Amino acid sequence: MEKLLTIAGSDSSGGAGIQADLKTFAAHKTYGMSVITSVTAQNTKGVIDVIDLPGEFVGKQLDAVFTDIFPDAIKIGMVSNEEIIEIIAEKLKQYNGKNIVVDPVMVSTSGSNLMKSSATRTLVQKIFPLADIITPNMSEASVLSGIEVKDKEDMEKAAKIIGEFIKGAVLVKGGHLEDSADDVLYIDGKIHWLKGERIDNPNTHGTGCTLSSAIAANIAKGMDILTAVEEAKQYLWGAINAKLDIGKGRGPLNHLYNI
Ligand SMILES: Nc1ncnc2c1ncn2[C@@H]1O[C@H](COP(=O)(O)OP(=O)(O)O)[C@@H](O)[C@H]1O
Ligand SMILES: Cc1ncc(COP(=O)(O)OP(=O)(O)O)c(N)n1
Repeated sequence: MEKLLTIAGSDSSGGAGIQADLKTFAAHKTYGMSVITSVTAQNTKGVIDVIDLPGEFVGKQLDAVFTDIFPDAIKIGMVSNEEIIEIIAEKLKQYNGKNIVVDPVMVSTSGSNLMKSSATRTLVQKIFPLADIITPNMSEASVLSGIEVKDKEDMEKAAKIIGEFIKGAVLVKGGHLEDSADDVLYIDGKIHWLKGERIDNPNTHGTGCTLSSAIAANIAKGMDILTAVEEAKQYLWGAINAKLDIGKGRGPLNHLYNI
């Protein structure tokens, strides 16, 4: 069985973060492990508070995992500050972590900051060089590319700009487009549009976390990056389309729809 590691924040409502990642790993019939970076008090209506774990303790969790069960692929999600980012980079290099998918989580859809803006530079300098693929949404792509990303043309431009300064692939996600859910992948100097039929469902909490974890699970199974992203997008589409309706706000996905 493939072994997967998520390095991310905890979402008490179970819809995003570590919880979404572990559910996605299980739905892909892989073995999931977790290194928690921050704990959020969060529900379907928003983020109430956040506590970041000390960097040293994040490091100890990484030591515990890597000295026992070596992961076949790693997903990195919420990394709130420079100290946490630096220790993750150091440990991934020390243990030679491979097949790394980075979801550069900055702000939750409900509008809360999940990463200090001062940490963006450290993320780009220390973690991006280790990534096989990064998966920004449109607003994250704006921050990373320096251009405003508001439509598909901008998504493609941003993917190319970011792709010029990182060695891995770039997937700019179009979940916040109005009339489609198309994503664009820039890999090896080529653009691939991944078409997505937009589902009329307000319950999309954790879509970004789910997609990046599904990509990591597929890479661990030996798929190339383009196939891993295509398959992950299909899995995510099914989980949104199963229309679970839990909570008083923007509810979570149904990870059990094809089990
Ligand atoms: N209503 C929807 N119908 C179909 N796919 C969606 C929908 N909303 C988001 N997606 C897909 O979910 C994934 C995550 O996208 P996005 O919401 O932009 O990321 P994030 O959660 O990081 O903001 C993308 O593949 C996007 O196309
Ligand atoms: C702990 C934690 N990590 C990440 C997110 C963001 O989740 P994501 O799937 O990117 O998107 P939204 O659910 O915010 O649309 C989070 N909320 N909490």
